[in-house]
Amino acid sequence: MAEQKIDWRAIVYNGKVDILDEYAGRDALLEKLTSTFLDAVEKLESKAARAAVAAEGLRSLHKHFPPHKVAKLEAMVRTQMRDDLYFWAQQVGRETIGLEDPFYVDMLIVLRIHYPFLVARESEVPEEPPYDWEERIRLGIAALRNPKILANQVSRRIRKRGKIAEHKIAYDPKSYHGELPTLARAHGAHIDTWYGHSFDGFNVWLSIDGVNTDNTVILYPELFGHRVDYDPRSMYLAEGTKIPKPTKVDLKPGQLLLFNPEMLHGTQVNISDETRVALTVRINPKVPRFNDDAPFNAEHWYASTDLAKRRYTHVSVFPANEYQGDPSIAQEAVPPGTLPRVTVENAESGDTVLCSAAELDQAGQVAVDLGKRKLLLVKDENCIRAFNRLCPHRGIDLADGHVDGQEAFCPGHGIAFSLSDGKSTCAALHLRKLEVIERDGQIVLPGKRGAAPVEEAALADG
Ligand SMILES: O=C(O)CCC(=O)C(=O)O
Ligand code: FES
Ligand SMILES: [Fe+2]
Repeated sequence: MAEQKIDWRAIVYNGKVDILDEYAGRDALLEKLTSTFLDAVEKLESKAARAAVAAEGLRSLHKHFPPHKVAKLEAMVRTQMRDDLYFWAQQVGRETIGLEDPFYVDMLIVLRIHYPFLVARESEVPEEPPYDWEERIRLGIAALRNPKILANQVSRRIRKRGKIAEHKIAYDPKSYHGELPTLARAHGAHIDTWYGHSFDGFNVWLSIDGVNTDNTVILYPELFGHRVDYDPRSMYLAEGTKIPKPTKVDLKPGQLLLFNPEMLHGTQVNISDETRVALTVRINPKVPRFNDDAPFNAEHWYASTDLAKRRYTHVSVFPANEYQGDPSIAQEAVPPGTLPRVTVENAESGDTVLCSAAELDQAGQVAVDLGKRKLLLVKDENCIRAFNRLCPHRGIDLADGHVDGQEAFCPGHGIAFSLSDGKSTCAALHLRKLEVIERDGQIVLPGKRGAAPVEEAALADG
């Protein structure tokens, strides 16, 4: 296996993003992951489903495997692969990234299967995966060896409860996910430390059967080192935080993406017609440190020296209140956006002036707030268009994302909407167009007796 040492400090401290074709243990890991997936598909569904997925790849899973069993499939593969993944993460840390002992591998492994949105949206209630006794027992044995684990379990519960009462923690999963079925959920743009992951680490993100720009992880490298404000209840960006064009990495099967998850990132809601199968492990080059005001903290880790000896019941614990940390680099404020914003007060039912034609001419795009209606006006050549600018996926305001002459990128989960017709790659997710006119140097929304009224976009989860 080719070894590839990388400049890990540039990833952790400068926000560099690396994509690796070769890394330690690659072929053995991918082979085992594929056969474990196929075995689980056969066990949970049928031999025929296995044969079909084997022939067409994991990206075809949604065609052959029912959505309500996906949570069980994820759990089964994770249980089967857990120790291989820990060991492999340690190999990557040592041989590929070039870290020195001791470095740490998070006990948390996330395996994610994302079905295409249109399939996921129709999915039934997921079958509950079995309770993970094996991990509990392992942690129990680890606690006998390291009594700090148990003491921390108890004290953490009390601590977090106290912080919820003090309003330091306001996370509400419902505000985050809305009513979308589990399989249709996607992570909004975020920084992992908001949730309680450690500072100064790597996200080791494996694209198991390839990802494309319509179902990948999305990154915002330009914002690395900036303080991004967020709403602690919904975990979405604070209103008015303008973010740049998302970087959507296209990854081949087996490619590995490395980035510091203190970089703003999120999930491109899967508007492709392929299943996306990815997994992440997290590595810290040194003792992990945390934001103790986060709703969860990933406090259980394996030391590289233990994993090298395959000692999976030796677990290190780093209580977030003792191991508090700071962002990897100094935080500058996010630069303000350039999209002009206009608020129209007292809009009446007749014709409404939205902005001056000169303003739209000059800027090319203007965001207009008209009471609850949020509009985006766009001018190209001699054509003026107006759209409802709340994203039809989860209602996020497109004015906070990148808008250029051709497209508006949702700051929620990355969908690119064409500004010629409001469409995206997904037939069910498009911006509603409104009719506006230019009259006497002003852009006017005709009232009831004029052109068609605003059609409110139906939210995908509403
Ligand atoms: O897999 C994704 O799309 C998002 C990944 C993510 O947020 C993470 O691994 O921290
Ligand atoms: S892509 Fe999800 S809210 Fe816009
Ligand atoms: Fe994340």
